[in-house]
Amino acid sequence: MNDSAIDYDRYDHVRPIRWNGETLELLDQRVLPFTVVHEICRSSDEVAEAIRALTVRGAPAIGIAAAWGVVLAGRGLETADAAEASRLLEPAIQRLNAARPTAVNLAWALARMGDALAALDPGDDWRAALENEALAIETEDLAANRAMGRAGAALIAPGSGVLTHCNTGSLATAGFGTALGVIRAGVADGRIARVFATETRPWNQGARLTVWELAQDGIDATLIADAAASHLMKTGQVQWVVVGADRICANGDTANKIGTYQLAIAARHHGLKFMVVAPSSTVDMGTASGELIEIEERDPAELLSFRGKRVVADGVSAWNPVFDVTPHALIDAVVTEKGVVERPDAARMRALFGA
Ligand SMILES: CSC[C@@H](O)[C@@H](O)C(=O)COP(=O)(O)O
Repeated sequence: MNDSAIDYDRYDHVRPIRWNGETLELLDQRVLPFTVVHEICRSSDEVAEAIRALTVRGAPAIGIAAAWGVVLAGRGLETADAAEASRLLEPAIQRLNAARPTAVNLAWALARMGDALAALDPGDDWRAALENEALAIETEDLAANRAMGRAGAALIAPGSGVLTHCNTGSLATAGFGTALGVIRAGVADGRIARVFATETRPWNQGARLTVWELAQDGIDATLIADAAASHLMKTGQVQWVVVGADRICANGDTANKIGTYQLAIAARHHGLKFMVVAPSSTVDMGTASGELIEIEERDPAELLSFRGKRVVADGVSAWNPVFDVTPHALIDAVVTEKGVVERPDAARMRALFGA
């Protein structure tokens, strides 16, 4: 498939992050799909809070938002010297980095912003350099998604059904999406005939965001309860599970939204294929394997309440890890903009991404 087969403008209806030259506008994902409002961030700490609170979410999107957060942090500084700016920006960068632990894209984007500053000569315009770098991070992510969409869809046999988890679409990226980009590309060229999306409890990224995005594209998608996934697989309606990632380790172990691991186990049990789609900014060759990944745990209230109203008896406690790790042995393909790693392991990952 070439680019001309896909009308990308059709997927441009959702932009989670918009830099307007002075402030950062974030589409508030906490209140979608029925309320479409933007939160205006004027400082890096406001961006850090928006990432923590899930106003903006999805691994690539939080990296992009954080990069613009560094630009905002630079606005408050007086110095003309790049080295001094680099030193003064460090606390703000650390606060952005601490907003969420699991997605490596956050640390990756912040490191890129720091490297861009470090590469400057003393007289260079460091504010312009930061802005250019944030824009480059955003632009490259969109290009990566389009490339992954084509590469991932090419693996899927015509007439297939797919199941996806969480939200990996335009909302989670600079646009088009990772796993959802593969689904968009696969539907566009007739390979994907049926799309199923999990609810993705407890935050409902699938129910509130993914099927909303697809509905606006005119792509039919069927929502299922998370607990219906194995049964769906057994009925023969899906041939692939296609998901995104928050961190892919050097051996291919992959952290993604809680529930991904059990989908991979169920897919293997039913003889289905399991695809992980993520830009190379999600690949962390510095982390050897999945047990070294910090798994974010969020407020148990997400489980104990529904729409702000407690639905579980008082006194009951809950445990709310929001990511899990799928071992590489359960993954059939890791699709990135740099290429596809089939049956990923340490040697195959190293062959594409280096040491
Ligand atoms: C392209 S987004 C990939 C992942 O970030 C996505 O699958 C996911 O797990 C998002 O989790 P979230 O907690 O909504 O930020």
